[in-house]
Amino acid sequence: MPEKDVVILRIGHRPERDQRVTTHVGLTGRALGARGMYLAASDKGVVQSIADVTERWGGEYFCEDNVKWRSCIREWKAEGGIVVHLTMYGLNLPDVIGEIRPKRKILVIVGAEKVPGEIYGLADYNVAVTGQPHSEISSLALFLDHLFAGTELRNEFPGAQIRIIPSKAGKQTEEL
Ligand SMILES: C[S@@+](CC[C@H](N)C(=O)[O-])C[C@H]1O[C@@H](n2cnc3c(N)ncnc32)[C@H](O)[C@@H]1O
Repeated sequence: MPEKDVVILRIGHRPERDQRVTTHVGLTGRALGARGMYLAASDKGVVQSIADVTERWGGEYFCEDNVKWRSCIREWKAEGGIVVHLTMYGLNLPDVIGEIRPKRKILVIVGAEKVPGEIYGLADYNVAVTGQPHSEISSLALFLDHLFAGTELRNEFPGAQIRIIPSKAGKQTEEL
């Protein structure tokens, strides 16, 4: 199967209160196999934090702010991609992941406080990670883990300046 192209689209970000959560959405995507994150807001702080992590910890992850979500979705679909919106109102993850997993190019939308109703209609799949309210970080992590069936936990991050040497106790790192 050809390699997957998974990108996050973060909507509803409010720079004055969502910086930390949005940065963690981006870092979760990076750690768990996504190629990058589009941010539908202006926030150079988030872009810089993610770039700093990528420079030190490796890989090719991008973060682009000032993205217009409608055109982002339109262009993604025009390139043959599908759109998955994570929402507790959607179909439960175990019921749809089998249909989604074979798709190669996937845009994963996560919201902040309020998601415009239009997103539900634009998405190919509205996916719930349980029908209970929690967070964009936890729902993204579980979605990616189910999508990649756990293989993402062994991903390599080429070009890193630092690497962790897994240890039973204590902290061991290696500067490369
Ligand atoms: C803190 S929630 C706020 C949702 C908001 N109350 C709404 O109705 O749109 C922020 C984001 O977390 C994600 N999320 C929260 N719970 C979820 C769930 N059970 N399944 C899937 N995504 C979820 C969604 O992407 C949502 O937009």
